[in-house]
Amino acid sequence: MSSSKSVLKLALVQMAVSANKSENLSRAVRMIGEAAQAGAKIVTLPECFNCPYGTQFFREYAENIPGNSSQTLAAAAKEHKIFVVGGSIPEESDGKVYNTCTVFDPTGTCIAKHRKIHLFDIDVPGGITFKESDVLSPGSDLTTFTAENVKVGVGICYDMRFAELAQLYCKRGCHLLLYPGAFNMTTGPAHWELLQRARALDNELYVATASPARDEGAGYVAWGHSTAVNPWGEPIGKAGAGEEIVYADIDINAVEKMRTQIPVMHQKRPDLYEVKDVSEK
Ligand SMILES: NC(=O)CC(=O)C(=O)O
Repeated sequence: MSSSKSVLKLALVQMAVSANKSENLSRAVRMIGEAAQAGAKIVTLPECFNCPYGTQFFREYAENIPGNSSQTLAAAAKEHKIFVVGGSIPEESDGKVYNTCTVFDPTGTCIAKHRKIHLFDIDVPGGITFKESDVLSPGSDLTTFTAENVKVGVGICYDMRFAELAQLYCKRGCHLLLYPGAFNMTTGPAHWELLQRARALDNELYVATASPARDEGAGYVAWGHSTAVNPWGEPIGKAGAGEEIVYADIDINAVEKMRTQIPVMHQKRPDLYEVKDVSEK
């Protein structure tokens, strides 16, 4: 790995998730430690890392933030002096349940919280039917944070399908988009990598995903294949289906280089079309 200050090592933890919440938390803490030992400065967990992915589970596993799961991640971030992007957990707040990602800095402070904006409501006959909105409420905020000199935009899984969200993160100066996610055996092979490469190339930045490991016995079978893609649109790290940690170097110089060489950012035609940032405060 380059010793340049512009390079940050990212780890994508593709962990097995069971019905046992405390086992999931212990596993997450152990794998965060392993990634930190390997030199990672940002460690990302999967969507629903403490709970099986399914509408029948979200209410039962839901917690307040701060709560046991988020405090466990805060302690891990502080112990290893790294950024932890806490995949997601079902969050309970004011009687509603959200699919929420918390982000901790190397002091263990929660510096960002992203509630999944676009709920996964789909019906593919012969493939998959899922309706998160039966139980979950959507978030309404874009979420960014800065890790050393890398600006990161956060989305959760289905959020990745919305090109406009990624464009707004790009407009806000992000170098990396992180999407904890759990695609499935229908949409995973078809769309998972394609979407990451599309978001990366359109916006000339890094895109990375962290999925749960595949469990063929689960009600919802995750595709796995946690991936990192560079600004050129090339996968630079990719898991298989099982439990593993994927590493990728995030180099903001590579983002700048791509944007200089192919300067689409400056060649847009706002006189003809524009993605407006209506939510910036
Ligand atoms: N699980 C999701 O939120 C999204 C997904 O699986 C898909 O878009 O496909």
